[in-house]
Amino acid sequence: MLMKHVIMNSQLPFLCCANNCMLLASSPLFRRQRFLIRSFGGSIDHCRNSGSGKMQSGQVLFDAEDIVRAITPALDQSRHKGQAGNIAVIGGCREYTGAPYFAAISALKIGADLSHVFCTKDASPVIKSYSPELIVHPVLEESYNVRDEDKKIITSKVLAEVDKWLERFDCLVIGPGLGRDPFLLDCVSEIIRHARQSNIPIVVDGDGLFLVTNHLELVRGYDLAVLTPNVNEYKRLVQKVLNSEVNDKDATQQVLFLAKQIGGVTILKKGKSDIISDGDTVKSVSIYGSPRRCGGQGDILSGSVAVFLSWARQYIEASGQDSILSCKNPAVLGSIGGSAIMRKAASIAFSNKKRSTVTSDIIESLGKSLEDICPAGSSCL
Ligand SMILES: NC(=O)C1=CN([C@@H]2O[C@H](COP(=O)(O)OP(=O)(O)OC[C@H]3O[C@@H](n4cnc5c(N)ncnc54)[C@H](O)[C@@H]3O)[C@@H](O)[C@H]2O)[C@@H](O)CC1
Ligand SMILES: Nc1ncnc2c1ncn2[C@@H]1O[C@H](COP(=O)(O)OP(=O)(O)OP(=O)(O)O)[C@@H](O)[C@H]1O
Ligand SMILES: [Mg+2]
Repeated sequence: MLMKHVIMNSQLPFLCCANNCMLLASSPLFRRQRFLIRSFGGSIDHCRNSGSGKMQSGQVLFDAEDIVRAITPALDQSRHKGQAGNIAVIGGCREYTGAPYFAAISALKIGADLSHVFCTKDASPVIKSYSPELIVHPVLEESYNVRDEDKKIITSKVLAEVDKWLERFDCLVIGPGLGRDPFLLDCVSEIIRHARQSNIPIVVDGDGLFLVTNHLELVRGYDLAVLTPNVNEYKRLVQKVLNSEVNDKDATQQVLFLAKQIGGVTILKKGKSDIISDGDTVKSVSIYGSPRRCGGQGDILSGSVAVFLSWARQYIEASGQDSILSCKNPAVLGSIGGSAIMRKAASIAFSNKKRSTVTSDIIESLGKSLEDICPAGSSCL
């Protein structure tokens, strides 16, 4: 049976894992682990009131790994396929087939039950051939393949295909390897509108960010949206929304303000530390990652955030007022979890492969990354 999470006063007397392990905060092992995490840049969680920069009284500080432990579901024989997550990636075109694959396979490797890819017809056989694990839908179309007079009918066909599946998804990842074809992006705008209507969370990355930066109304005010910009994508977003330049000196305040300006979407600004804000709180994950900057790591992150967002949503629904986490926003919790697991996996892969580390090595390390924090073997079977 799953342990109840208990919090007394503003201290952290117990850490209760989803897998029933209970560690006394005072145990030397636990203190040592925390020390190691922090001395490697562990995670600094700033829970702030907007603007004030002060901690709210009675707030409990958790580090990223505590959050992962809290929201990761126990492996339980009573559960059925789909309960641990059904994720869909909208991306993949003539140029890019790696990015949607990386995002979708990462979701599975972390623990989602099902992972779909909705891509263009050209990209589909390629992505299918990478992995039999993925469910690949060749439904998107690019302009070069569509006559002007057919655009309306093709758009409604694409939407009908996606709508058939939409309600089953726990989260959509929009953008890895999507490309920037205007007709394709118009269809994806409609997919975002439909997802919003159905309250399905979205993680927007890569070319999805190109789309929403130019059409902010697609995500404005949607608190189940996470935007995961890299340096360039963030710069474009800041220029568009704040009409200013990136402020590296007070990066946390700028991310906070940016998220607020977009109506409380969650922003995960990727970098040396990942900065996460929903316009209300700011958190920073700086678990030691990898010095290798090979392409595709952001795609892993987007798949990872999608899974943890789904798990955080389930956790919050199930625990209600009993939640041990002071933060109740699944988009923020999912971003923290996704970032922590990705960075830890990058660090594991780098320690094995050094300079030859590539994205596939990091994907292979996702299992160990989560296992080190939340062992599957000790869950209630
Ligand atoms: N194997 C694949 O199929 C991959 C496809 N990708 C896709 O490629 C498309 C474009 O994404 P990009 O990330 O290239 O777009 P960006 O607009 O972020 O990058 C464009 C340019 O900026 C440079 N850049 C990137 N990060 C930087 C940094 N931290 N500081 C300074 N310059 C930086 C890059 O070298 C590149 O020349 C997206 O759809 C993305 O998902 C990438 O995810 C990488 C892997
Ligand atoms: N300087 C850094 N040190 C450590 N980790 C980093 C650094 N920069 C980025 N990361 C981590 O790498 C991951 C990907 O970030 P990155 O900025 O490379 O994304 P991206 O450019 O979108 O990647 P992609 O090539 O998949 O499009 C994030 O989880 C981020 O935390
Ligand atoms: Mg990217």
